[in-house]
Amino acid sequence: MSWRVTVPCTRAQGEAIAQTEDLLPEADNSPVVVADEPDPDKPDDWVLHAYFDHAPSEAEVARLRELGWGDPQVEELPETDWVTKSQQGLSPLRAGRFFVHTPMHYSDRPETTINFEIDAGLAFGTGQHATTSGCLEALDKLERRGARFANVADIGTGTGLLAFAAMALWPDARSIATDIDPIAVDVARDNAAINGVKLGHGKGELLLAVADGMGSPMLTARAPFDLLIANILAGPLIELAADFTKALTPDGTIILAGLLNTQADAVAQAYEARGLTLRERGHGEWPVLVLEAAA
Ligand SMILES: C[S@@+](CC[C@H](N)C(=O)[O-])C[C@H]1O[C@@H](n2cnc3c(N)ncnc32)[C@H](O)[C@@H]1O
Repeated sequence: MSWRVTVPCTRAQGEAIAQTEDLLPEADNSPVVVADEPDPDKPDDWVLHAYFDHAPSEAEVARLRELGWGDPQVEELPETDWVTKSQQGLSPLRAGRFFVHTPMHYSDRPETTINFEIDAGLAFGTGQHATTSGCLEALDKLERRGARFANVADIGTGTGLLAFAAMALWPDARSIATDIDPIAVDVARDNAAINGVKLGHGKGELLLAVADGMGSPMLTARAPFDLLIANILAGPLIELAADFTKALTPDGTIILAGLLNTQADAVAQAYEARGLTLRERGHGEWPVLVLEAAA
């Protein structure tokens, strides 16, 4: 669940907001604050949007009011926000060696790529979002550098795409993909069937389960993982740092996404504090982090 607070501000206030790292340091879990120019014909009328993973307190709303000039508007964002995003721009996507397309573009599949047909349904992960494509690229890069994985977990799998991609690169691995949302797990199961991904417990097979973070006996039984992928959100990734780190082999790799550039340092630090080494930090608005347990 997430909340958005919108406050009108001037261009000068908006520019100052864009340059400040942590605008609400006293907040429980810092919101993501972005400043926008909603109408190019009114270049001085900006708004700031603060995205919270908890209902903002009166003090937090009051602090945001001080950053702009008007009354803050607080909204609870619909649960389906990920879905809306997942349905945007459904042209095929190329990331690393992967080509991801919807059923409409089956005939566009190149012969030289690893192809997946993804029907997002009500789940997130057509590859269109920078977090998903960034994770696909990170997987591709790891394999090209010679990384080998035998036990993979994809936490917050959405359509299942990242688990399928890892299975294509490391076909002998045992894999598990989980999501907190049972609908996403159903969608991932359908996509597994569409893409010929075998379900099961063995090598080259995928286990699907509903789970919140590492909170499933199926995950516990499978750990430790030598590759863990989680494209969730910065807040949960920080909260799950201890559980994820414990679930890694001593030389395990973890790919994290769903965090904004402004949140990347905080997420990386949560894992570095538990002994992981940051190997890669992507660029852009939604960077992907690759961390390793080995020093
Ligand atoms: C940004 S989507 C990523 C989907 C897919 N892995 C991809 O990269 O396109 C995040 C997914 O994580 C799931 N999720 C959010 N919090 C979770 C949690 N605590 N445990 C497991 N899954 C979670 C959501 O239901 C959603 O399907």
